[in-house]
Amino acid sequence: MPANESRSSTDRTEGANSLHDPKVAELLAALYQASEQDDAIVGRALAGVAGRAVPPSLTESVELVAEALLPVQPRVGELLYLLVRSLRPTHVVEFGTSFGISLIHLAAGVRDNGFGSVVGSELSASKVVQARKNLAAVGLSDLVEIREGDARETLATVPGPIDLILLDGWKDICLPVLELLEPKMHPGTVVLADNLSMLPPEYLDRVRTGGDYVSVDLPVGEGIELSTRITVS
Ligand SMILES: C[S@@+](CC[C@H](N)C(=O)[O-])C[C@H]1O[C@@H](n2cnc3c(N)ncnc32)[C@H](O)[C@@H]1O
Repeated sequence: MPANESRSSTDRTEGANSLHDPKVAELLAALYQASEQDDAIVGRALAGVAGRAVPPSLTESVELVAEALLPVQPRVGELLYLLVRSLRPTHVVEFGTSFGISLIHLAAGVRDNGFGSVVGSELSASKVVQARKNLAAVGLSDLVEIREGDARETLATVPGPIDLILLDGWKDICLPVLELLEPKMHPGTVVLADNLSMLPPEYLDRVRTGGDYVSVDLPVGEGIELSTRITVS
């Protein structure tokens, strides 16, 4: 049998890894360099609201840090790419796109698989503009749709069945977004939630107990919870 006979004819290029494309690597390096200002931006935002009797609304909290990229750590980005290459998803969904760093990793995997698409979501209008610009700069726009607004609304109509989900928006909203997407999951849908220590106990209860998911914490980046759906909604 010819060496490539058992492989999918949709593979774009055998051995392709778009993360190694100089354009992609340079953009990611520049974005990660820009994210070095994040601590200062978040610090100023927190100082500005300290002592207020009423906490900022969701929209205000997003706008206060609209200049901060807050990206997944590089190793988490690589894990996202790895998962796309191994799971070969048709439908990928992301909660919390920011400037598009995680979305670039997901879309790069989809590009190299030769099929599939990604829906991102972002509440900050200025971040949506930046993310679209960044995806366009590396030629990945055609694989990605970024929905602007509150993900609890914008992701209600994503196409399914969903194969892979990244939850990386504000952590108190991860459980509502997970539940919103559950009807479109199938046994085997993989859910990755970033920033383990910030995830609310209710989220971890949902994926760790009750029998609908198999779930483990992984020491990648700042810690992630990696879950797989094992029941049908
Ligand atoms: C940690 S950042 C995401 C980083 C991104 N995944 C990356 O790796 O580049 C979280 C993002 O979620 C967005 N966000 C927070 N709440 C949201 C909501 N309800 N709907 C949509 N986006 C939201 C914030 O504006 C912020 O840009």
